Amino acid sequence: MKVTLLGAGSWGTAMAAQAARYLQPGDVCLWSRRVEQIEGMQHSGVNTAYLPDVVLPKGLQLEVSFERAIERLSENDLLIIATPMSGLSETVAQVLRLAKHPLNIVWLCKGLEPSTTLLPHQVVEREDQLHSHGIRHSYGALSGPSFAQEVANGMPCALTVASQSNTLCDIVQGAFHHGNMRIYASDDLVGVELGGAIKNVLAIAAGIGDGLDLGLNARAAVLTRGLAEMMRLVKAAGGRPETCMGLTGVGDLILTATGDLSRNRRVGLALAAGKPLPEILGGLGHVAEGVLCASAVGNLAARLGVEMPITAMMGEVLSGKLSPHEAVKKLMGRDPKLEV
Ligand SMILES: NC(=O)C1=CN([C@@H]2O[C@H](COP(=O)(O)OP(=O)(O)OC[C@H]3O[C@@H](n4cnc5c(N)ncnc54)[C@H](OP(=O)(O)O)[C@@H]3O)[C@@H](O)[C@H]2O)C=CC1
Ligand SMILES: O=C(CO)COP(=O)(O)O
Repeated sequence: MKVTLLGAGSWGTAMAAQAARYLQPGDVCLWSRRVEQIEGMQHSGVNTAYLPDVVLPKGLQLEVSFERAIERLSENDLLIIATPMSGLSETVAQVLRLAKHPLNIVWLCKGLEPSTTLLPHQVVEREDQLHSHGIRHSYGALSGPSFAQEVANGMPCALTVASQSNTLCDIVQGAFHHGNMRIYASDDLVGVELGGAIKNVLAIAAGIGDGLDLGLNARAAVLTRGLAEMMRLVKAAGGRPETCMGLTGVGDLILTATGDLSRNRRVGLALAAGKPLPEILGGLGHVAEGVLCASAVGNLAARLGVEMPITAMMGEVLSGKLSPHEAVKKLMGRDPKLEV
């Protein structure tokens, strides 16, 4: 089987390394939009900008041509879009314009499209209608608790692929379910994608709480009530709330909200320390999806009539309307209610 990954950030590179360790030399291809990055990786065997401590497997093919990266794939192969949410629509559109036969297309990004509040699969469906010319591609999302650094080092990890196509799930398992990586399958795209989007916002909240030294009780409260928000929105959006109890919901929430490798948690810690958001993001060197996603989730929740107070407060803090201290005060000052 051949696999192409589009996007050579930390996650695309880590997943390319995982697949390349177990498939045949040359079967896995990693494409970056920056020629100098690919040349650097070819020269040093390391992705210096995004995963500087990890030596890439020798069999991993590094590609500068978008066309070649797509054209090498047959109908039984796998295309992974490993850009952030902000790159999903343009990348998938470019793929669909080039595709001459059905492809198996999976994305790794976690978020919503800010201008439309669409979930990743809805963005892909929109682009499919515009660019697919009658070719029926298969689509899916791959998500779950997975710091790139650990996966790149071959440490144990469990993920979930969500798709309406069992064949696509089998292909994703064939590509990645090896060694220390387990891939579970689900058909709940809405539940899986919303879990991945919301946990990033909640990780910023947990980082703020920890940065303000609010204590372990506060952290448990944020995670538990945040999970309740996630389940309410998933249900209202047509997903299954029980998906939130799995890897892509509570699993990824625990990881991201408590693990200091998380970029989103680090944004929260830095906001609590009083740093301005542009300075925090400038210093991160990576995407923190929760920053753009907080308002999008809030807008989607408002449209579906779902109450999400923690998410709403994060929207206010990230847009500069409230300080972290003021947000905590507002949350703690809410009226008593039933635990639902
Ligand atoms: N890192 C992790 O541990 C995990 C990340 N994810 C998710 O995966 C997605 C990617 O994250 P991650 O790899 O960490 O992000 P990084 O910030 O590490 O890297 C982003 C990469 O995407 C590239 N990129 C951005 N926009 C485009 C575009 N329009 N076209 C092509 N390439 C583009 C960047 O290229 P350039 O260098 O040229 O800017 C860079 O290579 C995010 O949605 C994240 O939430 C999911 C699970 C784990
Ligand atoms: O999604 C992730 C782990 O599953 C990575 O989280 P961060 O983007 O917060 O680093």
